[in-house]
Amino acid sequence: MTNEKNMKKIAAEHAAKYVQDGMRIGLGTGSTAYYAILKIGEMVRGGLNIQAVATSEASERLAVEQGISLTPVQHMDRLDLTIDGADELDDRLRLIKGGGGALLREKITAYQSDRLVIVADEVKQVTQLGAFPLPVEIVPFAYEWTVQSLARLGCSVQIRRNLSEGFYVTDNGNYIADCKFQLITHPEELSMRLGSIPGVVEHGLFIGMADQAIIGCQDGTVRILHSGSSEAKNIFDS
Ligand SMILES: O=C[C@H](O)[C@H](O)[C@H](O)COP(=O)(O)O
Repeated sequence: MTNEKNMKKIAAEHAAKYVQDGMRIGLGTGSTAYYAILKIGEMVRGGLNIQAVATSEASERLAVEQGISLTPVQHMDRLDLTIDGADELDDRLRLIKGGGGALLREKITAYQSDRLVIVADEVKQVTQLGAFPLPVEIVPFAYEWTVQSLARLGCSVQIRRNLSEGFYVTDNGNYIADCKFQLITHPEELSMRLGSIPGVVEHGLFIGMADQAIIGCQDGTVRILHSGSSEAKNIFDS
């Protein structure tokens, strides 16, 4: 039986195999993307030449520690590949992201990438999104009003707090509203409604963005899902 950490690791290390010399790479955020950054760091120290951008300050620090030099975004056009985690994903590769508070930079990076590969453990794969509270990044000004607007969509809302009980502040100086819906039956419609609320900077529904998901399974295999295909295969990674 593979534990959660190892499921994340096998998924992330499988994804790192897609990274090739000369590529422009987006580095994701979170405990699964962490393993991809470690693996890519190892490849860079072994001579791989890439240009990279990170989706959070935490991933920036990790990348630098690993010997991956980062390129300022203004010096990069499109990215070839971004490898990132997710909090939930369904069979159509619709995602909830932002559990680690990095959704805004992640979405900007994913949008600029030719290919977005999601890495996750199998617990994250669900038939319907919504058990995980949807993170929404909101501006601090009049956040109470924005919370009211979010709640009118039929969810209960909590402003995320940090360990010292103050409000958690994102890398962009904003707050995160965690929105608990019973289940998200129409993610596309919800995405549009969230986007139309003033005060919402960005939300954690990623729809039509992921090209592939690599899922680490308890039996030690990885399951690979492709966008637009209902077929999945489990393979032993070597
Ligand atoms: O804001 C954080 C990101 O969206 C993460 O990629 C997501 O929360 C998954 O993180 P983890 O791999 O730690 O479960």
